[in-house]
Amino acid sequence: MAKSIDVSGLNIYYGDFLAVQDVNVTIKARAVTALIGPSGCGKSTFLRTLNRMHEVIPGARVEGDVVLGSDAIYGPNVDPVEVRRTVGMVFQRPNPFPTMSIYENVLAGNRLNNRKLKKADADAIVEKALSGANLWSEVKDRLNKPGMGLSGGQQQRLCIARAIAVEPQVLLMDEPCSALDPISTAAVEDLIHELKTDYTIVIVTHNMQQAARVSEYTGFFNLKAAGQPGHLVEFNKTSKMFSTPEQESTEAYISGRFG
Ligand SMILES: Nc1ncnc2c1ncn2[C@@H]1O[C@H](COP(=O)(O)OP(=O)(O)OP(=O)(O)O)[C@@H](O)[C@H]1O
Repeated sequence: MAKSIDVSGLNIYYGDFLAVQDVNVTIKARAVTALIGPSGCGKSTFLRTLNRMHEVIPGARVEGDVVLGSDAIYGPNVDPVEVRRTVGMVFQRPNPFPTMSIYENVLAGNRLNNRKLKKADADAIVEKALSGANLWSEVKDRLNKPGMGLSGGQQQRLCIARAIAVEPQVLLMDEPCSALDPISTAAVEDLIHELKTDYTIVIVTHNMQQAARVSEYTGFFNLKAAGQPGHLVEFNKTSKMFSTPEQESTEAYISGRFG
């Protein structure tokens, strides 16, 4: 079931460096939230704190709270591996496992969780995930061929299929279309549109038109000055952000006056 995410008082560090300061925001369930802002303002860093991927970097840590539904993901006794299963992630470059078939790529996460998956169950998961990722009809006759043999856009949809095969509650996407051509981008955007009925989706994008097309909510991150931490300047409905933003710097960024 899709869940909302409540972030409060979140400070994000790399060692002593405070990269992002004091984020307070509620990300709605079953909606697409876009994160925009100039390079280096901490969008990807913030995204990675939502599934505890940030802390895999040595010295990286957070202060503050991230609550998924009613569960504090940084609470004591929380298993980060379980958090990452619940909150899936898709990266900038499609990254299918190079030695695996399309079929095995989809199942990679499920195999980690359950080594003794029955063939019929595995088949059903693969078909459902690939159908959910709008890829089934294109690959159903070559499931045992390498995932790397697909086009870039198909590979990215395969990665989305792999992410949804474990039935997460949230999908994080870090510039998922930046390595794709316009047609593949449109296919992935259509998919994002469909997935939001089942998932909470947070997408980092540099493409303002994309943010406007795919999201219901938008957060604008910025730096006060070079070397200062990034912060969330404004969070609002996308329609408002792109028509009548509350902050001057949001307006300046959206209208292309900086960044
Ligand atoms: N592994 C790391 N170690 C140390 N500092 C890092 C690391 N990754 C990012 N940073 C720093 O954290 C800050 C935020 O970087 P981040 O990549 O989150 O920004 P971004 O808004 O996603 O940028 P871009 O749009 O260019 O991808 C930057 O100052 C960056 O140099």
